[in-house]
Amino acid sequence: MSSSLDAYLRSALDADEGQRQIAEAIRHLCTASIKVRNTIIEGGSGNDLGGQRGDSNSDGDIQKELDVIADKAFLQAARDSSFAFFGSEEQDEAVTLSKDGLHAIAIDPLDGSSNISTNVSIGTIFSILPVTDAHRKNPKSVFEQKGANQLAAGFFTYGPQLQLVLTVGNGTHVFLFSPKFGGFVEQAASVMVADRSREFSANMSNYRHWDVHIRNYIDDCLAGAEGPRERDFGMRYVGSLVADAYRILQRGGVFLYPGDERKGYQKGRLRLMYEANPVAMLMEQAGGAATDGARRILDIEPESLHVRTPLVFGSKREVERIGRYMTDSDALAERSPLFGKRTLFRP
Ligand SMILES: O=P(O)(O)OC[C@H]1O[C@](O)(COP(=O)(O)O)[C@@H](O)[C@@H]1O
Ligand SMILES: [Mg+2]
Ligand SMILES: [Mg+2]
Repeated sequence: MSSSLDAYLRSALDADEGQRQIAEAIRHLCTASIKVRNTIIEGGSGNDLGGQRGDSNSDGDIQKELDVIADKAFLQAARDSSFAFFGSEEQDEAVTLSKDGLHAIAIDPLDGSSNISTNVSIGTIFSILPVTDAHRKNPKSVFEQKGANQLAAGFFTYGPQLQLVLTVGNGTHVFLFSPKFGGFVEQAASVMVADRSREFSANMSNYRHWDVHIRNYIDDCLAGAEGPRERDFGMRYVGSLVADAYRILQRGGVFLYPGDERKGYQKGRLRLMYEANPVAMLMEQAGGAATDGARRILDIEPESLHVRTPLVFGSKREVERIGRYMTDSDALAERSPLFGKRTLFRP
């Protein structure tokens, strides 16, 4: 029998009261994830989980029924965990909870909303940050700290299996929900991202909106064995960040969601605090890398809870290679002058 998540938390997070609170918080998040999973399995008991509600979230996206159900479930978990602040994709402002809480949580309660009604893997992504007295005096500043400060990060995937991919700063670990056992058991200790990449993951329908650097990179992958990369590449894109990230943890590859020229997409689509930062920490802890094309994601100083960032992550060598494409000034001259004007990928 594999060891339980509970046993892992007891051994990994027992140095002080702060760590024990993080362990307790992860247990509460797991309880919420099981509720969300059960709701999905039951199909919402008559409610259309992928159906649109009238409201829109912080980003202007129309909320789906399951976005709201998940937000409520994880807010309750955050209350039960004595978090000081709860910053959610689904709420404009962070919610203040326990005044003595030592930690804050930034969360995407339901990732992959566009896939809800298609029975494709979706998930929940979270990031746990420290709270200082300075943050208590100026609560907004708690979600203006860089991702390098994260104490723990992870995501749940609601797919064929309910999985938790977790880091508390000592590797990236995968836990599987076992209904028979009634909890999460370890599936893989210390996952490592393969160093070589044969797959890329991007929404190719945006190709025409990308700048020349990104197009050059993709063109070189598409050229396959006959092109400069001298090998064939596959393409996989689920459109749920959790699923794309987990595949890359399992078999390497690279994910790209660059900024592009569409209105509102100059910094891409993904949110720094509750999508890019936790995924970046998981990747780095697994030997991979995550950047915005130029800068390490975890070093970015966010202006606020809901900021977006271009995102590249996965196999380290491939992420570094994309960084070189991004700074290749010769590429601009080679292509149409139209694309020489600006580099939209870079903030
Ligand atoms: O549909 P697009 O533009 O390819 O965007 C897909 C991305 O958007 C997301 O669905 C955004 O997350 P939300 O569903 O939480 O808004 C990611 O999971 C995914 O990587
Ligand atoms: Mg998301
Ligand atoms: Mg979401």
